[in-house]
Amino acid sequence: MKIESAKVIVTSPGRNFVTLKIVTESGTYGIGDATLNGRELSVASYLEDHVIPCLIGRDAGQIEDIWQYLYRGAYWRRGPVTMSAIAAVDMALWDIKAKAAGMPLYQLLGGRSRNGVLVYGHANGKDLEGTLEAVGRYIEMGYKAIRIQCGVPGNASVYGVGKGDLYYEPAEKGLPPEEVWSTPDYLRFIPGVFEAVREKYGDAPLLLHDCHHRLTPIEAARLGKDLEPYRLFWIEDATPAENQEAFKLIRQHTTTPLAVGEIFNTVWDAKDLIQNQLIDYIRATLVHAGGITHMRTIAALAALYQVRTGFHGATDLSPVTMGAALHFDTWVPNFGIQEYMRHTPETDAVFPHDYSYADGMLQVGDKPGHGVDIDEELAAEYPYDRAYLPVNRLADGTLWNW
Ligand SMILES: O=C(O)[C@@H](O)[C@@H](O)[C@H](O)[C@H](O)CO
Ligand SMILES: [Mg+2]
Repeated sequence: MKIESAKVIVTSPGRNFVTLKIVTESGTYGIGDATLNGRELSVASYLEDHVIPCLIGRDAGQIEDIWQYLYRGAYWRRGPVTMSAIAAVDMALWDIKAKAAGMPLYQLLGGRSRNGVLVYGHANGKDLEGTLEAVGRYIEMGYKAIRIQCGVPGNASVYGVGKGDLYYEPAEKGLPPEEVWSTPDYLRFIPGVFEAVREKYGDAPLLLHDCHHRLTPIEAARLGKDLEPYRLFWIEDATPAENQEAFKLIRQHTTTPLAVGEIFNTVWDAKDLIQNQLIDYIRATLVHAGGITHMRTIAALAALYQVRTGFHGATDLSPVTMGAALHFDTWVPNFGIQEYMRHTPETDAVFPHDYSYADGMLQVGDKPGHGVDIDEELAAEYPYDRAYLPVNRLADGTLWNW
C-alpha cells in the first residue's frame, strides 16, 4: 500500500493543533497529531519541508522501517520537534494499517487488556473554597481520580488554575505572559489543601497533583513527605528531570508515588529513572515521544521495573493523540492511568472521534483505526493564531520553571 500523498493541516479551534494526513494509493488515509504547544510551526515545517518528500512512494505498511528511517536517517536525533514529527507519521501509519486490517487499533496491538481506561480530571480553583467545590463537581461526574491544583494566597497565578473548570488552556495569544512564583508560599499551603479535600471527601478519591517542574529535589522530598498522610496517587514533575539522578534524593525521603515525563521524547530520557525505580509512572505519550512504535519500547522497559503508564492528556494534545492513546491504554499490560483534560466542543467538531466518557473511565470505539478523523473544511475556518506558554520568574526576577 504505497503512500501517494501527505499534508500538514494547521488549525486553531480555540487553540493551535498540527495534524498530519497520509493518503495511500488505495485511498485509505491515516492521521497523526504533531502538536507541540508554543512551537507548532516548527513541527509543521519539519514535516512539510523535510519528512513528507521522503515518504511519497514508500510502503505505508512498513511502519518500523519508516520509523527507523526518520530517526536514524535524520542524523540529528531526539528532541521534541523531531520526535513529534516522527510521532505524527507513526500514528498515521498505525491508523492506516488498522483500517486496512478492518480492526480497531487496540486489536492490532494485542487486544483488550481491560474493560475501560481509568482517567483523571482536573479540579482547580483560585482558592481553597473554589477548589473544594471543583473536586465535588468531578466526583458528581463520576471521576474516581482527580488532579487538584489550587491558587496559593499571595500569588497572582500558579500552574494549573485555569480560567474555566472543565477546560484548562495554558497557552496565551501574543507573546509569553510572565508569571511570578513563590516556592515557600506553595510548600506552606499545598498540604493543607489535601488535608481539606480528605476531610470533606474521604479516603476513596484517587488524588493527584502536578508540581510542574518547580521544586528542587529536596523541596520535592519535603512536599512528598508532607503529603504522605493524604495518600496521593502521585505527585508529578516534582523536579526537572534532565538529571535523572535527582529523583534518588526525592525517593529516599518519601513514599508518595512519583510521575514524570510529559516533556520526554525518547526512552533515553527515562531509562535511568525506570531502571533504578526512581519513579512509579511514566508520563511520556504518543505525540511527543515518537508515536506508538516508540511508546511500546518505553512501556516495555517500564514493565520490567513495575513502572506504569500515566499518559499526558492535556488540551494541547489533540483528540487524535487522545484517541490513539486510548487504544494503547486499552492494550498495554502495565497501564496506570490516563490524563483526560476535555477538549472544547469546537475542537471536538474539528476532530470527530468515537471515544466516550462514563463513570470515571474512557472507552474506545470499535471502528477500524484509532477512531479519530479531521474535518478539513471546518479546520480551514480556524487559521493559526500564535500562542505561547507562560514564562515563570521568582520574586527577585530569577527566571524559573513554569
Ligand atoms: O500535566 C499536565 O497536563 C500539564 O503539565 C500540562 O497542562 C502542560 O502544562 C501543558 O501540556 C503544556 O503545554
Ligand atoms: Mg503535567
